[in-house]
Amino acid sequence: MTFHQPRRRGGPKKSGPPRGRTEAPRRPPELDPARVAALETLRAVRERDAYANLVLPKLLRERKITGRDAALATELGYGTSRAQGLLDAVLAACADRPLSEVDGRVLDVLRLGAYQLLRTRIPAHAAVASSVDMVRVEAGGGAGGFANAVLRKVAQQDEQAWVEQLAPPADTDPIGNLALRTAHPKWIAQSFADALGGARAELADALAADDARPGVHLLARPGEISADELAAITGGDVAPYSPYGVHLESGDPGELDPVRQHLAAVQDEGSQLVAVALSRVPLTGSDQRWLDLCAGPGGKANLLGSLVAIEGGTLDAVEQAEHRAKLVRQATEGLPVTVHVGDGRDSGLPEGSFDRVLVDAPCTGLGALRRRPEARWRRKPEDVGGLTKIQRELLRAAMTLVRPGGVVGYVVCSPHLSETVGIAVDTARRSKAEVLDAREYFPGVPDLGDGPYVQLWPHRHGTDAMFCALFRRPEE
Ligand SMILES: C[S@@+](CC[C@H](N)C(=O)[O-])C[C@H]1O[C@@H](n2cnc3c(N)ncnc32)[C@H](O)[C@@H]1O
Repeated sequence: MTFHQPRRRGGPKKSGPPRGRTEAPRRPPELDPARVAALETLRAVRERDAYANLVLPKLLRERKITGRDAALATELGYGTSRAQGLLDAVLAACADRPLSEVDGRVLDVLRLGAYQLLRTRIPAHAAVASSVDMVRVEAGGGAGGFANAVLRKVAQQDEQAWVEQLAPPADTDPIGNLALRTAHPKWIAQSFADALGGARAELADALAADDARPGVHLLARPGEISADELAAITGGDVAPYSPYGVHLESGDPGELDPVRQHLAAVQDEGSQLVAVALSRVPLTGSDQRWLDLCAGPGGKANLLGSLVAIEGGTLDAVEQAEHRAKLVRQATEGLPVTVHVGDGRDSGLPEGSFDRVLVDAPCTGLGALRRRPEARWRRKPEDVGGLTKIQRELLRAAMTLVRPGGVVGYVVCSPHLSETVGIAVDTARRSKAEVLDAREYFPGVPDLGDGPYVQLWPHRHGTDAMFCALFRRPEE
């Protein structure tokens, strides 16, 4: 059974509200469309490895869920996904069996219920009763009784008290403590700490920024519309750092006329900044052939293609996955961009022939966790090794494709040192490339550290945590 058409049952609710919290409702609340959409999102993420930020908006559109209901579904669906590790720790403390023995469909509801109890102002009785109803519809009365018992225990204290009870002690395990507090896996909190160099207060800010709802960032396509014009049309604000950026508080950017007309696109300001930095490095000699070696789905190819078009040049864009190459073609329509489907490590493109090369390598994506609710629980530390191998190989290929005197930008959306400084230092050592001080090409952006690499951060810059290293191939 799905939750599309919830069964309604009459009669008084057998189980009362959590003691000491609120008044008893007369009858169980109906399964409202917002909670159902949030729950189905959780299930799609768990069962199909789906992406919450693709599933939920589609459900809302299909079911015509708008306004306050859409906001509630988004808060519950994304919030529960983000907080999963913390919620599971609390649920495990309240259940009479290991969570691994709980039916996945029931666990989804328990997580949704626990999220409402701990991280929203939804009254406890509504959170518990609606969850129990959902479990009964899905898994029967026995499971409903189990859910009721577990969630009543969850409701006995607030998030803060649960964290005090369950988190490792801050004095002996400060990272573990902070990780549970901010609902991050410890290895990710540790990787942030490593990248920040051990400043504990800043680590808390960095982890907290991952939970803040990100605004919408737009790219005003160079040569098509200015950031000022785009801001005026959309009611947004000109971005603080990117000359092509506009920020909106919220909303569906797909509904905006400039986006529909292909004058603007959705792109995080950090992504804009790293692409623009590559374009800003001065070159002697030709500057007509640019290359994007990992182009899908085409955000930076769109920006670089627009910039090189103004100079009368061209961009080659390589993407391994056919379906993502198609997205690059769509994103760069009308621009002097040639899309190649293939492996950037062995592209067959002529060596030593490109003036600027971008390697926006596949990575853990730990720098964009705020935009991908479930990603922090899906990613595993063992993913890093395989990714760094590909990153190193792609960057090595870029060093042969760029012409002598040309420039290569290495970019990842991650602050993990193995993917960032580790790759950059290793490449500099092996390739004899000149390492440029990337900070020079981020004018006006504060708090960029000691260089020569640039690491952007949500809590410092309001951008995704993009990393950028710039290299110049020596003249021969
Ligand atoms: C971080 S994303 C690039 C994002 C893109 N530059 C943008 O701004 O929209 C990395 C891309 O590299 C692609 N990729 C992975 N391995 C590759 C390889 N060996 N050669 C080329 N592309 C690869 C992935 O399919 C993915 O689309």
